[in-house]
Amino acid sequence: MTGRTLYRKLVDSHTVDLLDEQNVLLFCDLHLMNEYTSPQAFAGLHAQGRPVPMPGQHVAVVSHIIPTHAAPVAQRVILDPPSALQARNLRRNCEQHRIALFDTQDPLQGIEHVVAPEHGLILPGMVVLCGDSHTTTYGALGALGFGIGTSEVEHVLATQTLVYRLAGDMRITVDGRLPRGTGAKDLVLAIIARIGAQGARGYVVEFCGEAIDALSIEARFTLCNMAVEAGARGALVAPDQKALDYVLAHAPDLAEDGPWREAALAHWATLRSDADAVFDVEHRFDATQLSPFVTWGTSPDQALPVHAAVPSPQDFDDPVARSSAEQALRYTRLSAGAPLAGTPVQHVFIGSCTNGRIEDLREVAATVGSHHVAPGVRAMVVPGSGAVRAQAEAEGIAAQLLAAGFEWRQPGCSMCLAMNDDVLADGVRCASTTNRNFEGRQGRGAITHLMSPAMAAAAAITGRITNLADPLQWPPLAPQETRHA
Ligand SMILES: CC(C)[C@H](C(=O)O)[C@@H](O)C(=O)O
Ligand code: SF4
Repeated sequence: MTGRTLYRKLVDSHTVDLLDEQNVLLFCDLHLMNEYTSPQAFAGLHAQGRPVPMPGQHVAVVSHIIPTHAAPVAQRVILDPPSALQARNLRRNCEQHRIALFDTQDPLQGIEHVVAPEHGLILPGMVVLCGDSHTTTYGALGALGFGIGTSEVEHVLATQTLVYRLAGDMRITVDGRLPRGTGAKDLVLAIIARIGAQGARGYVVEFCGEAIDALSIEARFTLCNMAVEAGARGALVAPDQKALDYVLAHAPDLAEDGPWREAALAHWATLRSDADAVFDVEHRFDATQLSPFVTWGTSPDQALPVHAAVPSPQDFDDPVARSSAEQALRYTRLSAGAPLAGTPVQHVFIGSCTNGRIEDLREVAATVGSHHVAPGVRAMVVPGSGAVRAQAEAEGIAAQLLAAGFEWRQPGCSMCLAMNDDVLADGVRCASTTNRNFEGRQGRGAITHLMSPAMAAAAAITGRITNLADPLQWPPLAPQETRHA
């Protein structure tokens, strides 16, 4: 028998029943819910009078519709009636079925994918499901996470299982170390730009190689979070000592020595692809050649190094890519051949389940230093969770960013998808640390440029997309200074 991939090990250990060659009944260790994709699932359950047999394996978080104004969460009220109804429904459903909920006014509330690992809910080897595509995030801890549809949410609530079609195995090896000034966001944008927005469709991607080993767990969250933007059905990094340290620091039950902990550690040590495991598809990247990346279009794969020029549709041989580039440039109002760096922005958004964690905010603070947000720019920081917010306040990051002219908000999805009242106006261009730059994502007609926290911070200071490695662009000059090239 040939060796198994980590992905296959995770599937095998959760297979309750083999349905046919392609489908298994998969056990779900943890099901996360939000207010947006759960209401119909509960309605379906109630219509059939079915209970939730394992309520302890489900956790709900109000994430998407929550207002993120600066006022304390204890005073937080959802004014939009349909959104308020969604939050009320979630509360009622959770109470009825005894499901834990991070509610609207909970100081630990935030984005589901930021909140769950913080509380030690994600452990290596788990299968984690959620009615949300960015559930791939948990691969950073060696857990198989992926998004499910509303009817599947109902199935998981009722049976704790999912009818699951098997994915293929893809391995992406990233050799070498990331150059200074680049990080997981640049890497994942570069990977998606190379393999395409559908490049991993049908596959679970295992990331490995020297560059991945060197990433922190929070950086791995960023990487696995965005794997879904290449179409991946899951993303994994084999858990190493860093992952174990993270989990032991966050999971209170495991903090003390004991047989449970010993058994868990012994199991986690087996969570790696066997040396002779065969992958259906392999990609290799050289980290040492990476530059800071930024998107120019309306799909996450329309991204280039920040020192590049806006492409021309003629650059694309494939007719589909050419016409989507044409459409994208019309929407983003960029001219082919113009340098990407220097493009003026009116808004900066720092947050989301991709880049709303404490390390991201530290990166922002380090970039901002003693500089100030450029006149005419509105810059918002929305921490990924209440815990991230409190930590950033304790470290002085909040005070520094407030003094620099940033808005310091309460946690939530906010302007990542503009489902609350954080919506951009038509034509406003935004430097954003989020994961999707689709048309209208941050507001009708609003233009999104995806980038790292450091680059978004620099854009806030200069009012332009900025190449931090170019001494003519960064650091910014004080008004009385002149620059000699
Ligand atoms: C609202 C939810 C279903 C959606 C997702 O699945 O990802 C959202 O979180 C997003 O980022 O677009
Ligand atoms: S932060 Fe953005 S990507 Fe993440 S769950 Fe919320 S809306 Fe989706």
